[in-house]
Amino acid sequence: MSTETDLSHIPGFKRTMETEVESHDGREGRVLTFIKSRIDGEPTPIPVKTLLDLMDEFSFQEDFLISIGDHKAKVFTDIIHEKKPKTFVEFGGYLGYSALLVAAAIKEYASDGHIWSVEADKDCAAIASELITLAGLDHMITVVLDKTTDAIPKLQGQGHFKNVDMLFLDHDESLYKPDFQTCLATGVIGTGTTIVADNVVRPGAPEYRRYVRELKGVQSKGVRGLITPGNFEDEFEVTEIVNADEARQ
Ligand SMILES: C[S@@+](CC[C@H](N)C(=O)[O-])C[C@H]1O[C@@H](n2cnc3c(N)ncnc32)[C@H](O)[C@@H]1O
Repeated sequence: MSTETDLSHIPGFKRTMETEVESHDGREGRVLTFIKSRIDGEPTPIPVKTLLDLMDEFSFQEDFLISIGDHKAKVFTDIIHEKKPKTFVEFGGYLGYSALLVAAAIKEYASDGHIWSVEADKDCAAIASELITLAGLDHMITVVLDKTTDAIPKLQGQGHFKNVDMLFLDHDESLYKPDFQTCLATGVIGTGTTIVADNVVRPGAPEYRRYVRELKGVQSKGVRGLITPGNFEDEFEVTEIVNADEARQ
């Protein structure tokens, strides 16, 4: 990311700008150590808000995290409250930030809601699982350690992914379009599904955005959300499938 913003007050982000490495370099293990040191002695389950606040604090003070962060979390929570999904699938789980956020929001209106969080990196998946256990949400969130291309047919074959209420794309922008197309063709998503794609402006997913905006049978729009820390402009692309048969033609 290039920016003119003064980053001196955000040590975590400044470091990431200097090294140009933003994840998968050992910081993920340090987040877990940081969180554990701060909740030491606290009774479990640990409130989701406490865990997310600690991840945000780490991202601000220590090392930037590629989780959705606090501003997008508020925007995303509003989307969840509006759409009220019960079955939620995310591609790109990282450390469980978005999965925990969504689980806490769904719990408010559906005791039988479920989140499937697909994550390709084993260390990230293990840390996410540990945080989910600390939050007492194992019954609501299943972390799937796999690449999306392998996970989609596997879970669809097991009957878990069928016309899901919401799909969150937050893995590799170059896979947004092919993974969307596979999900549409196989019935993982269908009429009534909302697809939320992160980072469509920064780093950007122009091909995906053009594709969903031109597709028949869907309605799609950008929703502003800032990358924090740093307050960099970005958007979610929020896409509703109104008529899956039309979209499949
Ligand atoms: C931006 S992070 C996800 C952040 C997470 N949704 C959150 O807000 O807490 C992207 C994650 O996608 C994972 N990833 C990248 N390519 C993937 C793939 N093909 N299948 C599954 N996960 C993938 C990366 O390992 C990384 O943890």
